[in-house]
Amino acid sequence: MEVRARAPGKIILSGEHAVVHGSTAVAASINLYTQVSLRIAGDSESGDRLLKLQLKDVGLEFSWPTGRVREALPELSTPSASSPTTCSPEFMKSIAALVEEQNIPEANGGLAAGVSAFLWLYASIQGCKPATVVVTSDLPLGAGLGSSAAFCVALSGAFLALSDAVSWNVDLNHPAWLSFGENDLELINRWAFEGEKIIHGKPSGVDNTVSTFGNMIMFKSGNLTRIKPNVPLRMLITNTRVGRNTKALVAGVSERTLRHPDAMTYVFNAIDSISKELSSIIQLPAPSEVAVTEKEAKLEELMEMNQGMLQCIGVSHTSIEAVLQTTLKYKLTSKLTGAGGGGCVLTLLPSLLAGNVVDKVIAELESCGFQCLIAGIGGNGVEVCFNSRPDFF
Ligand SMILES: Nc1ncnc2c1ncn2[C@@H]1O[C@H](COP(=O)(O)OP(=O)(O)OP(=O)(O)O)[C@@H](O)[C@H]1O
Ligand SMILES: C[C@@](O)(CCO)CC(=O)[O-]
Ligand SMILES: [Mg+2]
Repeated sequence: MEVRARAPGKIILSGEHAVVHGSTAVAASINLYTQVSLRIAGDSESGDRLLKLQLKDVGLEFSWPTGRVREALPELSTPSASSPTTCSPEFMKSIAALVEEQNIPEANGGLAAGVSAFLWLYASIQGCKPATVVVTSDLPLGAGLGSSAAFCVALSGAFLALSDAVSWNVDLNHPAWLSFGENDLELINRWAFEGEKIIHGKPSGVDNTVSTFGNMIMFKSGNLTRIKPNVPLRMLITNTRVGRNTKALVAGVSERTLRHPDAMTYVFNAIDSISKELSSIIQLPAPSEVAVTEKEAKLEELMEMNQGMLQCIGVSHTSIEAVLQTTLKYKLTSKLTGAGGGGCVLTLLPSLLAGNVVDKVIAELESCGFQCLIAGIGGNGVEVCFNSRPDFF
């Protein structure tokens, strides 16, 4: 039995970090995906009874005898695919032992958390069956574009697609990406959130939610509101290539909040207002070109204000400031996206901006060693394909 799942990365237009503390965030999926292929060995197949994980983006492969997984996690021999559960500290200890046995290279420090999330999701949803899981991604890892959420959503999507918790009443031989039903998406999202908890510590859930459901969303305290944009949003994404770790940045903001609770509450409230205003501007009907230009000017101002708040809570970085300064030379507005501390920066490209200005700003940013891309915004969320024709992908 074999299936592939893909889940998109995301940009946060407004509200990162504050969303962890109950403020509103606005986020959209982008057309860069993490793909997971899952092949479960049939009972009749001979050979090693192994659970294999190939992480193509980092060129690493791990495997565990399924007996070893069962011995470490005996309670999960009977999986509970339809009831997402949090990995308890006791389970985390057993998983840490399974991960340690794999001797992950020091240079791939953050990877252990991703491998732990994989083990938790696989054993909880599929139990201890022998299988091969292959992960590939278009997303830069640990750069603010939601690679951890896309990883957890694609894993959950693939594992659930071949579980009893999801039933299919479509032609599975159809060579196309298939969408899940609404209830299945809810289930994938809840499992992916459990995976994100292992990677992030204290995620708000915005990243897994936008990766699961796609399009553009407003997210506050675990609740999602779908947004239908009426502005043709075009964003330049600049990867500063400065590595960072979302877990550490989120923890840093929580520590600052403990030290300065009153001041930080004002900042989180201001960000909440910025996100709400941003989402209402994006959704206003667009009768004329002038109205679009006016809306873009307002969006730029809100992005600038949000970036100021993000600097205030301690998650900007000299590399981010360098991108801001460079784009400002071309009268363009930018803000960090995702957890900050390096990673990616968004620059609004207004609809009347001349193509040669875009080329010039990209050339200047790339001459500083940054990497630029323009991704499609607001596509589908998680999808699966059961057709294994190699030419389809
Ligand atoms: N394709 C992948 N292969 C293996 N591990 C991955 C992959 N994608 C994500 N991960 C895991 O997610 C971690 C990066 O997550 P992190 O939350 O720090 O960054 P991000 O999700 O890219 O950015 P942000 O949370 O700001 O959007 C990696 O260290 C790894 O554990
Ligand atoms: C920094 C953060 O707000 C967004 C990371 O993309 C963390 C979260 O919401 O879980
Ligand atoms: Mg992440």
